[in-house]
Amino acid sequence: MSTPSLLILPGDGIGPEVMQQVRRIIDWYGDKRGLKFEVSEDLVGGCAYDKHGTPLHDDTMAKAQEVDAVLLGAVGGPQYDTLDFSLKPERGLLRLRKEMDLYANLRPAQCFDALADFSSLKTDVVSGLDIMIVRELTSGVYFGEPRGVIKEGNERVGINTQRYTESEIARVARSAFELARKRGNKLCSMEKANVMESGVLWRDVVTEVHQAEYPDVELSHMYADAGAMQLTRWPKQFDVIVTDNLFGDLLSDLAAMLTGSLGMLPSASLGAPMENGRPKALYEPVHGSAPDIAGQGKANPIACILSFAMALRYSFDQGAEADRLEKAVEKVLADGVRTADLLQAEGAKPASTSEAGDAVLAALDASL
Ligand SMILES: NC(=O)c1ccc[n+]([C@@H]2O[C@H](COP(=O)([O-])OP(=O)(O)OC[C@H]3O[C@@H](n4cnc5c(N)ncnc54)[C@H](O)[C@@H]3O)[C@@H](O)[C@H]2O)c1
Ligand SMILES: CC(C)[C@H](C(=O)O)[C@@H](O)C(=O)O
Ligand SMILES: [Mg+2]
Repeated sequence: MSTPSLLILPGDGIGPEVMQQVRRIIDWYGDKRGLKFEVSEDLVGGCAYDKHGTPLHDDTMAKAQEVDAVLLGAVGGPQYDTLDFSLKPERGLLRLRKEMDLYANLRPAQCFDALADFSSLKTDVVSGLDIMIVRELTSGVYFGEPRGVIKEGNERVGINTQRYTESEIARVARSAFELARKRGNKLCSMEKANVMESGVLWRDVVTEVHQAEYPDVELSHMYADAGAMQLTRWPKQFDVIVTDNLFGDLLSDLAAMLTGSLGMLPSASLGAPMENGRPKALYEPVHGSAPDIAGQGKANPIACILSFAMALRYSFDQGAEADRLEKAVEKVLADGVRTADLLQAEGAKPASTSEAGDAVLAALDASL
């Protein structure tokens, strides 16, 4: 088999800082496990705009289509807030997701034992938590037409359109049912069918796919606002959640805090299986470029590291190595290594981004 290829897009703000730690881990796998990757690196987001005048150059887009997997840090930042909207760093990321057709965004929220008493919720509410949010990623209000800011009489009107086709709903529902079968066999679908026609269609299509193809999976439906409440009240009632693009964005940031920090949540964005049986894929932490801490060595690299673990599992058939990396992260946390976002006590000295990376590498060494 040829050497698997990885395109790394560190992006902006803390993106390059957390990705630096992942690069060390990729090197570790090459040196210590004989798992070599052909790694290339390119620009996306604000840094691509600074160099090329666009947040995603066509050449970068073409490279992303060719490689076995893309790893992305984060994009955006306040220095780009005055840009023409179509040039914003975030548009580069949305183009990547859309053109690669990465419709199923897996956002697992797992509470490591060592962090159970750190969460803002009670320990028994989060301890042992392991849920998976499947967010539809290439449609809905993020992409629906018409959109824009228009003039209506004397005032401006901002327009976005929530739009879903049956096939878009059905394919992400199948991804979620398949995952549910491999996990706790339970799926909860969230929308707002009480006020939105797209929500009514969402509920109908998920129900049809369930009856026709996955009757063995336990399916429930919930309005997304009630779902947000239930996620903070008793999150362990859920196994897999499937929801649309916007609700999934909100609910996954909420779920991040069940695990202790936004700096803990990884994600995998997957398309349909290709000829080689693997999906097109992009892996990225759920968090953004964190301008408030960028450049200070404070960022938690774990979300980005766990995103690479997801790449090992979903793109490279290396489930055992993904387990190894996740266990290394678990050990680091159990040993008390904490970046600033995982510390409450005044006076406790936080680990820097690179010290957290050192600790994960040491735990990987110890696993051999
Ligand atoms: N996938 C992405 O690239 C992505 C995701 C979300 C936001 N963004 C962009 O990032 C920029 C900043 O957005 P924001 O401030 O609303 O969200 P953010 O996720 O960047 O930060 C929110 C808060 O969480 C903290 N945080 C985030 N990641 C952290 C980490 N790894 N370690 C420690 N603390 C961390 C930040 O310091 C901040 O206080 C915006 O331009 C936004 O559009 C990009
Ligand atoms: C940066 C932005 C486009 C993105 C989104 O809204 O999807 C982010 O918030 C995320 O969660 O990945
Ligand atoms: Mg988000």
